[in-house]
Amino acid sequence: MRIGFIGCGAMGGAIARGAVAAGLVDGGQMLLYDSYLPSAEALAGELGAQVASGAADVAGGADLLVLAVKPNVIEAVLADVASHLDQTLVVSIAAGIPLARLEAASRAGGSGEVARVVRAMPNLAASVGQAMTGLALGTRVSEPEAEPVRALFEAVGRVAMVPESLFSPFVAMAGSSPAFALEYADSLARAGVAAGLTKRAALEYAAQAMRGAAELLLSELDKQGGRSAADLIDAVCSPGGTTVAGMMALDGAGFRAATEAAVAATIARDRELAG
Ligand SMILES: NC(=O)C1=CN([C@@H]2O[C@H](COP(=O)(O)OP(=O)(O)OC[C@H]3O[C@@H](n4cnc5c(N)ncnc54)[C@H](OP(=O)(O)O)[C@@H]3O)[C@@H](O)[C@H]2O)C=CC1
Ligand SMILES: O=C(O)[C@@H]1CCC=N1
Repeated sequence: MRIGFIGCGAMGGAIARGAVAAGLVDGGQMLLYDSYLPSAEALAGELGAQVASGAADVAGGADLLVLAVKPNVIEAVLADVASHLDQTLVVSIAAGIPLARLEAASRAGGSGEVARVVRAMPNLAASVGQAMTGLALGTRVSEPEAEPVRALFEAVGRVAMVPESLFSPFVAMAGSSPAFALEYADSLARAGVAAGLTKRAALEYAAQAMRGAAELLLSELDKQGGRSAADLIDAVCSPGGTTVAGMMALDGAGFRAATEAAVAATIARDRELAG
C-alpha cells in the first residue's frame, strides 16, 4: 500500500512516524508533500520516504491519501487534487469539517463525481502507537473498503467507528484531550517542584503514573463487568489517607467543573468550524 501525505506538520508527521514504527509500511512506500518544503524534506529524510513535487503527484500516486492540513485550507486542497483520485481513498483528519463538505469540495474540483472519503480524528500520540482515532465513512465508502484506513490507524493506536453526529464530543475526548492531560501533568509537576522535586523527575513520575492509570482503566473497560474509573479512584483512596485529602481539594477547587468547561468549549469550537 502506498500512503501519501499532504501536510507534514505535527499530525502528518505523527501518523507517518507511527505507521513506519509499527511496520505497517516501509518509509519507501510513502509520498510526502507540504507547501512548506523543509517539513516534507525533514520527514522524508527521517523515514526514507519520497518528497513529491506537488499535491497532485501525491494524490495520483497513493492508494491512501492522508490530508493533514488545517481545516481552513482542506476543502481547497481536496478540490485541487480531486481529478487525481480515481484510484485513491482519501482520509481527512481536519477538526470540524464534515464529510458532506469534503465530498462537495471533491465534486467541485473533479469530474463531478464525489471522492471516496473517510473522516478521521486521531491524536498526537499516533507517533508512539497510542492514538485514539474515531472514523466515519463517506457515502462512497463501505466498511470493507475502509479497511486500509482502519489498518493505518490501528497500527498507531485504538480505533472506534463514531457516528459523525458525535464527532465534536469525540474531538474533546480524544483529539484535544492529550493537551488537557499534558496540562494536568505539567500542573502536577509544577506543584511537585514547589515541594522540592526537579521538574524533570516530577514530570517522569507524573507521566508514568498517568500511563499506569490509563492502562489500568483500559484493562478494566476491556473486561466484561470491569471496574469503573470511580471504582478505581475508591481503590486508591485509603480511609483517612493522603489521596482522599487530595481528591477533596481537587473537588473544592473545581476540577470537575473546569474539565466540563474545557469539553464544552472544545465541542463549541468544533461545531463553529463545521459552519
Ligand atoms: N495537532 C493535533 O493534535 C491534531 C490535529 N488534527 C488536525 O490535523 C490537521 C493538521 O494539524 P497539524 O498537523 O496540527 O497542523 P500543522 O500546522 O502542524 O501541519 C499542517 C502542515 O500543512 C502545511 N500546509 C498548509 N497548507 C498546505 C497546502 N495547501 N498544501 C500542503 N501543505 C499545506 C502547513 O504548512 P504551513 O505551516 O507553512 O502552513 C503545515 O506544515 C488539522 O486539520 C487539525 O484539525 C487532528 C487531530 C489532532
Ligand atoms: O486543536 C485542534 O483544532 C486540533 C484538533 C484536535 C487536536 N488538535
